[in-house]
Amino acid sequence: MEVMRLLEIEDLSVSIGSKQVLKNFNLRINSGETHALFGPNGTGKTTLLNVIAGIPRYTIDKGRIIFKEKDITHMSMDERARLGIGMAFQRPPAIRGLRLKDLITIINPQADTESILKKMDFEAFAERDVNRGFSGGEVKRSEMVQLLAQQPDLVMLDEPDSGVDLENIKLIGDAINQLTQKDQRPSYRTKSGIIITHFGHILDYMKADRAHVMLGGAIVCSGNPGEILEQIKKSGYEGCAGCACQA
Ligand SMILES: Nc1ncnc2c1ncn2[C@@H]1O[C@H](COP(=O)(O)OP(=O)(O)OP(=O)(O)O)[C@@H](O)[C@H]1O
Repeated sequence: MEVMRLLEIEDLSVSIGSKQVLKNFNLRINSGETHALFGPNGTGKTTLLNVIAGIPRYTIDKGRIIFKEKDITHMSMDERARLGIGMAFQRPPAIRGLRLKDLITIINPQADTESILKKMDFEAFAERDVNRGFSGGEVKRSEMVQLLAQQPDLVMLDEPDSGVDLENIKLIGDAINQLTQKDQRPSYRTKSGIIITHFGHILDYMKADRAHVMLGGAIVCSGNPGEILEQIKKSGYEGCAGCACQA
C-alpha cells in the first residue's frame, strides 16, 4: 500500500525575537501515524507545534512546511485549520462571553455537542465561558472537546497529560485514540497526531507509533516511544543524542 506523507518539515529554522529556536529541523509524519515528542524545557517543542499551527509571532528564517502536498509555511492559522490542522494548547486563554457549547457549534455546526461533552464527562461546563475559571485539568478536557468537534487530520497536543488526574487522563487518552483512529487497522487510518509529553504518562493510555527527542531545536534521536523513554531515563536527553537510534 502506498504511504501518504501528511506533514513534511524541511530544513526549518525559526526565530522569536533575536533567539533562534528551531535549527535545520526536519520531520515527516505519514497519514495514520502518531508521533510523540520528548525534550528538555526550552528546546523548542511548543515552538514547533505553534509554527505548524501558524501562530504568527515567529520568524521563519528558512525551510518549508508541507501539509497534504501544499506549502503552508506562510498560510494563516485559519487556512491551516480549514485544511485539517488542529491543536490543543499548553495554556490556552479563557474567552469571556463565549460559552463552550457555542464555541463547539462555531468550530463545527454539524458536531454532536451532547455526545462529545458526554464522552469527556464535561456536560456541566457547556454553559460556562470557554476555559474561564477552569482548573488545569478541566482546561485540558475543554481542549479535547474542541478537537473532537473539529476532527482534524493532524491533531497536535502540547502536554495533554500535565496536571490531569488518573481518571481524566484515561478520558483524554481515549479521545486521542479516537481522533487518531487507533480503533481501526493501521492501513485504514488516515488521521495523524503529534503529542508533546515530558514523562510519557499519556502513552500508557494512547498509542504512539514513533517518538523523537528534541535537543537544541532539532531532532537528535527517533524510534520506538517506550524504548526512547527508557533511554532518556537511563542516560538523559544528551545521552539520546549519542545513542544508536535512527535520527
Ligand atoms: N517571546 C519570546 N521571546 C524570547 N524567547 C522566547 C519567546 N517565546 C519563547 N521563547 C524561548 O524559546 C525557547 C523555546 O521555547 P518552547 O516553549 O518552544 O520550549 P519547549 O521545548 O516547549 O519547553 P517546555 O518543555 O518548557 O514547555 C525557550 O528558550 C523560550 O524561552
